[in-house]
Amino acid sequence: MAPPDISVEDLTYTFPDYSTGVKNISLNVPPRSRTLLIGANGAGKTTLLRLLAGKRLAPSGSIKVSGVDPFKDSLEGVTYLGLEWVLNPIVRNDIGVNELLRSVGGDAYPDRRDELINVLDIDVEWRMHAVSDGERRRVQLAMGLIRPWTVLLLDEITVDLDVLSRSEFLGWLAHETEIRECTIVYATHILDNLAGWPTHLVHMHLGTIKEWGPAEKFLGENKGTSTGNSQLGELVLGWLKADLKQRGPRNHSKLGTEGMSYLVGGFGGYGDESSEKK
Ligand SMILES: Nc1ncnc2c1ncn2[C@@H]1O[C@H](COP(=O)(O)OP(=O)(O)OP(=O)(O)O)[C@@H](O)[C@H]1O
Repeated sequence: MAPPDISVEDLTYTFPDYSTGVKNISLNVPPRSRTLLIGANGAGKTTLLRLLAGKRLAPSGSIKVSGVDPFKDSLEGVTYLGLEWVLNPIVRNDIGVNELLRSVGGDAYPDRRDELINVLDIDVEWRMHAVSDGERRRVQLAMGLIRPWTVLLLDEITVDLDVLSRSEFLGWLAHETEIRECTIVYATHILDNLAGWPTHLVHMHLGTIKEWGPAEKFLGENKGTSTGNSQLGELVLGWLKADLKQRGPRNHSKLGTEGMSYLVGGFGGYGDESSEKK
């Protein structure tokens, strides 16, 4: 089987209403890497992930996932978990966890099923109409990940998880790339507990890739006294501030520009000493 890499060559995608989704994107995601897609709202992360998943038609030859065109050829081993998957109404029915996991092939992969139940701290006695949002999300994650994917495309799907569950889950994903030939691309705004997780970073802005490469290229080995977590947060906050400045204010004719200064100036946040993990 071809190694689970992704190559994108001068990819441009325009929506049917002629607005630009992504523009002149080139990118190589190596096998066994864990790539974070970083960018402000509207930067093009979901559009790129959907193109990689073959859910939108990219110009012929511009994308290869494990050596094949994701739209034309069947994508064996590629799992895409995004909003439409999250909104699937079946997980709100009066149905049990075991039935749900069985419906997605859980019995064919009993070891992975049990591992995911354990990592995601799922109670198999739950009825899905009577669980919390985060509990429901954990079951959904188990459902989506039971089949052993080789390329996993994640569009922020951990928002409802509590800090510990998310940390355990991210650890499990990293472990997967260490023990078998698989690759992960993850678009997220939540940078907590991600120190050391990404092997590669991709910075998107207005449908383009501004920069990408191995995480250490951006984070350095040991910068000042920052912990890994705040280092990633500071880096991303810096990127997004610069992007906003470059883009300029919206609707300036209606609002004036003075109201934007607090946005590019910032409140401190990740850059603030006090926000660092001690
Ligand atoms: N169906 C669509 N038709 C037209 N334009 C769209 C469509 N979907 C997205 N866009 C536009 O494409 C751009 C990129 O959107 P996309 O959803 O990829 O951003 P994103 O980086 O995933 O943002 P977020 O962080 O908010 O999820 C946005 O400007 C958006 O308005």
